[in-house]
Amino acid sequence: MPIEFHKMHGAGNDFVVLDLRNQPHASLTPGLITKLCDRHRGIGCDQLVVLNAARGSEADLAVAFFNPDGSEAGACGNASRCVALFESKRMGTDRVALQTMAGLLPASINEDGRVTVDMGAPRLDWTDVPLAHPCDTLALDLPHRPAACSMGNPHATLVFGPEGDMPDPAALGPVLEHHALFPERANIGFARMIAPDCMRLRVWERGAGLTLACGSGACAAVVNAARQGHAARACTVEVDGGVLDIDWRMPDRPGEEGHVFMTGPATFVFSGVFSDSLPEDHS
Ligand SMILES: N[C@@H](CCC[C@H](N)C(=O)O)C(=O)O
Repeated sequence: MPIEFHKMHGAGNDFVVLDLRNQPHASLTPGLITKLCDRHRGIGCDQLVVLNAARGSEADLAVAFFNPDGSEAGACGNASRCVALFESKRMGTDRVALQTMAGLLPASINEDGRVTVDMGAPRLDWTDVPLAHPCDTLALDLPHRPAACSMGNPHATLVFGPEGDMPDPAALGPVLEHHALFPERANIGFARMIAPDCMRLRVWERGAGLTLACGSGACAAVVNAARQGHAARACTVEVDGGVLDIDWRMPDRPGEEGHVFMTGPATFVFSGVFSDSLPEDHS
């Protein structure tokens, strides 16, 4: 069965978007997901993004995110902006509500073309990240004492000052991604503070490796660096593929966490069609 796809990216974090609302029976196995994400033997992307009809009336559509290793992720910030842009163009509206595993994410298209997504409240308890055993998520017992939180997916962030050596994310990232402290693995951020309201960030993504940008990673990095006293709650995050503005708002009620708003670019690249039975790989 031919399936239409749309290639999009957000700050260089690239996606193959499949709108399956008219093809609810199309079956996506982890093997097919891995093939489609392959940059040499498939279309090539950091995440495969699947759109389905929303359950209930609160959201405009349901969105699922898959890594190139076939695993499903609860959240993907950059893809959320891309899907909001995709749906806003389709419907001729500038507000879209996404139903995701991380909850209902309201998004809006700004006058400058950038997209803002309310990524919800970070979850800071060790059970929510999740971690393997009780510990303070503010400073994990790991190299460089990262802080951890969940933005709907698990993140740990190593925060460094403006000067000095930093470990290579491509070397330490995979070791920490698979550390026994993270039973569901984790996305590992390496943040260099330039100023309290500006950081440089690289993220070793669970199931994907180093990408040019990680939206949920940028949200988590600002939350984690702010909790450790290194960053302001509103912080510009420079990633390899662009710039994301993160604003961790103050909570509406005492005892709650404020929501994290992420603003950044979303770009349509091209569309195409593939057959759901891609050729067998004999290499
Ligand atoms: N690129 C993403 C995050 C994608 C999912 C992540 N690799 C995971 O497994 O949690 C983003 O922009 O947030």
